[in-house]
Amino acid sequence: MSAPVPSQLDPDAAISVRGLVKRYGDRNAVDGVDLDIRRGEIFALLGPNGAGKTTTVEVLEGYRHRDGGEVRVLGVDPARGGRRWKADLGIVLQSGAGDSQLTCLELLRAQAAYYPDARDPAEVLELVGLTEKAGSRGRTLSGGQRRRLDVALGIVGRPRLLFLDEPTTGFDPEARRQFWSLIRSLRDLGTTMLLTTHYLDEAEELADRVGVIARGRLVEVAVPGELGGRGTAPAVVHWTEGGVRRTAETATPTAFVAELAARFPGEVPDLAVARPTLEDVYLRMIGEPA
Ligand SMILES: Nc1ncnc2c1ncn2[C@@H]1O[C@H](COP(=O)(O)OP(=O)(O)OP(=O)(O)O)[C@@H](O)[C@H]1O
Repeated sequence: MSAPVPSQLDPDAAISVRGLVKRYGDRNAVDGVDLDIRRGEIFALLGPNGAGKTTTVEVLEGYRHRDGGEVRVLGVDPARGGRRWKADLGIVLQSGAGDSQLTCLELLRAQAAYYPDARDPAEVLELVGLTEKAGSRGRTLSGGQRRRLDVALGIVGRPRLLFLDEPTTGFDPEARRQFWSLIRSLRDLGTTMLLTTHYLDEAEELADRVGVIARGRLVEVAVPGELGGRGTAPAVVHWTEGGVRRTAETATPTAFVAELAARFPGEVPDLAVARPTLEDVYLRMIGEPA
């Protein structure tokens, strides 16, 4: 399980949350979340539909009032964040500005004008791979190109903290990989990122740590390879022997495979060693009662 979160807010964290509660009617959509996100980290928030991810993120962005708990984002309570604080945030929402009559470059220039230290709009288009579309109107872009434009709009203000809500929905595999390398280059520039996604491979590729939220509660926070005890879970070894498919579970797969190898003259037929995937542990976690 994750290390316990200290009871005090962490003043050095990019995001620090203690006991966050948000109610809709008599239901707690967010039900006592404690969380610290370090500066420079990529953190992925995972959880099923309706778990409370968007509500949590909207409170952090200053778009929603909370009903309880303490929150600091870049050292400021989002309920009291002013213009200067907002200028340090970049936000890529689920539905973006793709329907605009303006061209991509015009949209970026208009957005850049709000920020004291904006990036060059042409450089941002280059960064997201939309240089060829600089003169195209938003509504003529494909779905994946619109998402890239959304990201471009989110980063043109040179944010210290970037929120990405399901950023690669609708991307083809190549566009997703290009997007992942864009996110890594933003991290190399020092940007902290909070990402929500339903793609577990995306979380595994990008995130330094993942948090799983279910029914408004944070179930666990861990590095992707260790979530749900993945790192120490028994491995399953498959191979074929005497024409029969064999399976064994073992805590010491290296020794097990070495023994197998000694029994066969050459390659062990159909050998495969598997550990639980992030998806395996995630599905188990969200199925558990809160
Ligand atoms: N404005 C609102 N009024 C009432 N209930 C709401 C409102 N917004 C969200 N909820 C409820 O709060 C709960 C959490 O919703 P939220 O949008 O935070 O989930 P999510 O984890 O982001 O889900 P998804 O993966 O579907 O985007 C859900 O039960 C939802 O129906």
